[in-house]
Amino acid sequence: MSSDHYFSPAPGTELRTRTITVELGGAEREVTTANNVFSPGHIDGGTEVLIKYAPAPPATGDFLDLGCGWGPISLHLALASPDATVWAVDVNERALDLVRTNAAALGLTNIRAVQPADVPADIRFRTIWSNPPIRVGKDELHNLMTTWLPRLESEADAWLVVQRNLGSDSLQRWLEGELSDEYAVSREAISKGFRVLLVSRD
Ligand SMILES: C[S@@+](CC[C@H](N)C(=O)[O-])C[C@H]1O[C@@H](n2cnc3c(N)ncnc32)[C@H](O)[C@@H]1O
Repeated sequence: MSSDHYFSPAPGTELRTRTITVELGGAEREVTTANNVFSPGHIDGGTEVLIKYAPAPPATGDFLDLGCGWGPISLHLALASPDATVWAVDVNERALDLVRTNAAALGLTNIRAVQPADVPADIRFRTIWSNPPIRVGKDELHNLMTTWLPRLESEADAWLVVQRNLGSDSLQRWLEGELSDEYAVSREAISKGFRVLLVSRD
């Protein structure tokens, strides 16, 4: 795998930032993106589908945006729930810097952009939202699911968006087979080639 892929921990290429205008929280906002982060030119189609079809997040609690990139999901959650704390997690340090920049530019103080290992171990999440990194391969994707989904609070939900062509159905089947009876998995929306999966914990 190339060391300057978008999910590399420290993209090795020169930083080229850009400003784009996107719709988030019901308004047009200017955000900063950069080369070597996921979808730098616009909000990814899958992320748009997730934001459109998932319900409004809870008002409070700790939320997880697993694989935050430059932060569209984190920014959406933080704007929707100013009293919640959004943990924006990524292995790409450049992406984390962009989330911090974007949160500050939008006046948001409720986002913590950190490496996965830097989320305190005792935190449990009121909700998890993710456009997960499918291209890391099935083993790593499954590892991410079994690492983070058990950190949902009881009676809490995870919302995942996956492109059908990139294996949404196989991920759904794997989740149904792998997760204990405490969890229910369902497909909540189909749009533009993406599937929105809901994982609910009892
Ligand atoms: C499909 S992109 C989604 C990015 C962003 N949420 C969005 O909607 O534009 C998946 C992200 O997961 C990140 N990622 C890859 N491996 C990861 C890991 N082990 N833990 C956390 N994030 C990871 C990638 O760097 C990438 O930013």
